[in-house]
Amino acid sequence: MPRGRVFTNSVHRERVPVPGSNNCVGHETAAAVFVPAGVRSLTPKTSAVRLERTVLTAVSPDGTRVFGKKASPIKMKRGALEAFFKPTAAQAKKPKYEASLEKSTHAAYPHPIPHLPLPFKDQLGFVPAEDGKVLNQELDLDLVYYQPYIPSAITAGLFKFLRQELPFYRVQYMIKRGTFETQINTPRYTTVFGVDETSRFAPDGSLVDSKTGRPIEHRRYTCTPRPTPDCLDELRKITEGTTGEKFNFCLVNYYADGQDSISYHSDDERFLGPNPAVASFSLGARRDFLMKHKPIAPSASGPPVAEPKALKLQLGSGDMILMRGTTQSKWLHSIPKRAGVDAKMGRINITFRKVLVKGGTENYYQYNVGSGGVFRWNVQAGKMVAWEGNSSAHPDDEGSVSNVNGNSG
Ligand SMILES: O=C(O)CCC(=O)C(=O)O
Ligand SMILES: [Fe+2]
Repeated sequence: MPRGRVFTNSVHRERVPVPGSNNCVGHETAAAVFVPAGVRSLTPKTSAVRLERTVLTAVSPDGTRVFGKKASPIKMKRGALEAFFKPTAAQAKKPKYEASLEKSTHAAYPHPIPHLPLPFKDQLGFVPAEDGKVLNQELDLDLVYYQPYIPSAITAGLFKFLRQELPFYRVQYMIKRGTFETQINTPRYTTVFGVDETSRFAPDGSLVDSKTGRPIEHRRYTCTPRPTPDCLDELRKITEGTTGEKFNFCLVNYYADGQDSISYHSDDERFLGPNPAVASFSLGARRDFLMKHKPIAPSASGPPVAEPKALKLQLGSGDMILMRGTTQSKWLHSIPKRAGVDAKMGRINITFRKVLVKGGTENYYQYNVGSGGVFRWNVQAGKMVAWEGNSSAHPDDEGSVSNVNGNSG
């Protein structure tokens, strides 16, 4: 019998109702008391709730699931089981993932985008890999920190998969500084998918009005919104389930090395509504995520309020932070440039957000896709290269000024 062929290690997941899904009270009404799945609070009052239970199973050739150790129908010598599941030399040489043959397609995608490889999908059944810690000890801060959220077995593969399969852009745009127009070169690669609450994608990829279900009028958008490809939509749905939040936009940043960055900003545009929740994933190189409170204006009536101390989270591959409450309206965050050992490694950041109105859709496409060419990861070159047929792409970001998804320069 060839080793590792007869039994496959697979996961079985018992589901219980997840807040925010159809079988439960909507998160709008339950928001005040909802605790995301697997959240551990640092403040004693908040209780921890684990909403999902995972059970490891082995599947025998006839398809029978074998639950847990005791139920095992096979007897093996000590160590044999581990050897059994160890990849053979031939298997070990295989790439970390095999791209799925199924792909997401859309008229506004420059190329089809493969679905997640099945082993990655299976592993996403185990999220969050660690309970989230609530960081709310500082004034106006409300953040859940999952360290990590994505199981470590797939973080490297998922990073490579997304870097290789997504279309990226290096957006340039002009801003007015006084009477001068300045060109801004976004100091990182970006891409975006989704549409605001006023519209939704029909199964054929066309846009229909959310309320009437009828095709939208031609002039609703000057940009061309595109649906979130299946590979990112899987993660979006799972994130909604564990956080109780709803998301309709996915923004992706690729920091090629330590020179790529995002300057201090907050994601509190009006089109996100008050107290927006933003779920933010890290894959690849560890980078510092700096946070500082916005300046506090002295009040004429009350005593002076001390500014809370700045924070530094060293975000590792697979980590997720859920920023919520007043975090965006009162705090700023950034990923500064860095030198050193890790500085040559790339990092992917994925954020999920909920955009309420069409102005948000226009803004996100303008500043994360723009009007330049597509970049794709080139395995031979080991870097992003302008994708065939795109002559307007420009790899230079030297001396650029950071932008904030375009909203605060
Ligand atoms: O890369 C990160 O972790 C942060 C990205 C970010 O703040 C943004 O895209 O708004
Ligand atoms: Fe941000």
